Amino acid sequence: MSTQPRGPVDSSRIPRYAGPATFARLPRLDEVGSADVAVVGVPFDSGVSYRPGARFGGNAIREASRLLRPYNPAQDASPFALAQVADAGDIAVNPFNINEAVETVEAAADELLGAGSRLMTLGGDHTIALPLLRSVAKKHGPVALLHFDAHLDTWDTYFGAEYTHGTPFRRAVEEGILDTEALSHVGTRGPLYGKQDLDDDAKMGFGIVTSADVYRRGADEVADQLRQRIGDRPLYISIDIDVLDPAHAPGTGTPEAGGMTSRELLEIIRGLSSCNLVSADVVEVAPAYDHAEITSVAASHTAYELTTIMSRQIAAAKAKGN
Ligand SMILES: N=C(N)NCCCC(=O)O
Ligand SMILES: [Zn+2]
Ligand SMILES: [Zn+2]
Repeated sequence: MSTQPRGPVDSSRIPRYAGPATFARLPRLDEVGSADVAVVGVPFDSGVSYRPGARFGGNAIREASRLLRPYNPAQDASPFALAQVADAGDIAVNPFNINEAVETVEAAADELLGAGSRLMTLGGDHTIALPLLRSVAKKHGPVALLHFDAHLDTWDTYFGAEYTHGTPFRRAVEEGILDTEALSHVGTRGPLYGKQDLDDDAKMGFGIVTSADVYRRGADEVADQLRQRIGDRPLYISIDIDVLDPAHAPGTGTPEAGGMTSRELLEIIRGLSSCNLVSADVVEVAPAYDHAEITSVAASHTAYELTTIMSRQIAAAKAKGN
C-alpha cells in the first residue's frame, strides 16, 4: 500500500453525481486495505418510538456527501490527505431482532477498531450508539461522551424493551463504559415524561446545555465550556440529527421545535477540534421526511467536520511518531 492516502474521486474530472455513492466519494475500505478512519453505515431502525425510516439514513448521507470538497477551510485541513479515510460499507443487521442487531454492531465495530481505525458511523437510529460505545470502551476504557440531541436518551425502557433509541445512554452508564466525570447533552429541549427524567439523568452524571443555552450563550462559549469538561480524555461524540431545529433537519423520526441551527452545530464541533476524538456517530436521519436533502446535507457536513478532527489528530500523532 502506498504511504499517501487515497483520496476522493476528482469531481473536476468525473461529475460528482456519477457513479455509486461512497461517503465524500472516498474509496471503499476493500480498495485500500486499511483505514485510519472508517466511515460505516448501520441501516437499522427497529428501535424507534415514532416515525421509522432511519435505516435509509446512511445511504442518504452518502448521496448528499457527493458535494463535499477536499479542503476544509473552517479547520484549515484537507482531511482525506492527512489520513486514509475510507467507506467501510454497511453493517448488515437483523431488523427483526434488536438484541441480535446490537450484538452484530458491537462485533463489527470491534473488528474495525481492532484493525486500527477510528469510526465515523452513519445511522440508523440511536439504539446503535450503545454497541458502538461498548466497542470503543473495550479499546480505550470508559470514554467521555458528548451527546448532541433534542432528547436525553437516558430513559429506562419502552414497552419493556431495554434496547431502544430512547435508552442507549442509560444502558451505557449502567455498564460502566462511560467516564461519568465528562458526560454532556447538548441541544436538549422539548417535553419530557416528568421532572424525574431530569433528576435521573443528573444522577447518572450528565450535564445539560439546552438548545436555548446555545442560543443565549453562543457556540464559542459553549464549546469552551465543553472542552474544559472533556480535557484530554478519550472522547466519543454522538450526534442525533434531531438536535437541529425541524427547519434545519425535517428528515428525522422524533422532531422537536426550538432546535439549534446547522451553523451552531458545525461551529460547536469545530470548537472541539483539539479534543481527543476516538470515534463518532451521526444518527436518526430519516430521508422519507426530508425535503431537498436538507437533513442529509446537514448530516454530511457534520460527519465531514468530525472526520476532519480525527484526521488532523491522526496526522499529528503520526508526525510525533506514535
Ligand atoms: N433518540 C431519539 N431520536 N428519540 C428518542 C425519543 C424517545 C421517545 O419517544 O420518548
Ligand atoms: Zn433525538
Ligand atoms: Zn437520540
